[in-house]
Amino acid sequence: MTGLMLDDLTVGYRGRRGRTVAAHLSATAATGRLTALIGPNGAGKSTLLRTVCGLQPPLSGRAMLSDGTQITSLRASALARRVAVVTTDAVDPGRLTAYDVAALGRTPYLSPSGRLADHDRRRTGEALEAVRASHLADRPFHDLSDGECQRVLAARALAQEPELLVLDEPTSHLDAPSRVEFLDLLASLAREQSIAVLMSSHELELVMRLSDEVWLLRGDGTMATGSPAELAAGGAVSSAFDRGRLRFDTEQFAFVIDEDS
Ligand SMILES: Nc1ncnc2c1ncn2[C@@H]1O[C@H](COP(=O)(O)OP(=O)(O)OP(=O)(O)O)[C@@H](O)[C@H]1O
Repeated sequence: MTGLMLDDLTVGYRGRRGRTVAAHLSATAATGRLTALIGPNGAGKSTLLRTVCGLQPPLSGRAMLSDGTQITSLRASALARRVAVVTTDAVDPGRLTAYDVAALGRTPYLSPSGRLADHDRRRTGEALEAVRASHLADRPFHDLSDGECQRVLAARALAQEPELLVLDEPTSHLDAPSRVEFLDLLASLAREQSIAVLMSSHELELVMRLSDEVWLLRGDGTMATGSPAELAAGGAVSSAFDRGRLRFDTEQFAFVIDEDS
């Protein structure tokens, strides 16, 4: 039940403008749990997520799935059956309905005809139900609100039946109640569907309240990991985010501005 395991993983860019972004990372994003990747701007969250999704190669070390398979060793079709990715990139749905978009998640399983079988339709319906979006199925995707779109994109990812779901800043376009709702949904999906969910976020306060585990990438290329309470108590959150009078209160799990003394 490991989920995703980083083993001495170093991520970054090769070539003339190449650089190491984060080095010697070892951590686990467990199956059934919501792991949040946080860190200041430029710390390397997107670089790390792209590496664990197999979209860019590691500089060294390994990112592995539960059975020890290295993500970089998987061919595209096998990767799509095991790892699903939700990014903030704009989706151009054309005239697709929400159902059609969710059904795209079945692509790695389709026969060369590309037609959905009964089983694929059932899995798509279940995925929409899991993200509480069944009622949106017939609506044109481009008519949906940002929160509804995000749920449908999560359904598309679930329809892939992945063991690892990776989301890059999934709450960035959502209003405050939808952010809470979506993170809560991700935590439930991780448990109910037995998948490892790893998401990056700038929503420090929400993450500290709603995630099971936190990976905190520091600006110096190192990473602290643990439960929200452990990271807060150990001072890792404060040392990464406190600035001047702005301070992360480790009891309230919220930023506060200290009064001038
Ligand atoms: N293609 C690239 N080639 C070289 N360096 C890059 C490339 N893309 C990003 N970087 C650098 O890698 C570092 C980490 O960037 P990354 O986007 O992973 O950080 P981040 O934590 O996701 O940032 P943010 O919170 O601002 O989204 C930055 O210094 C960035 O300039």
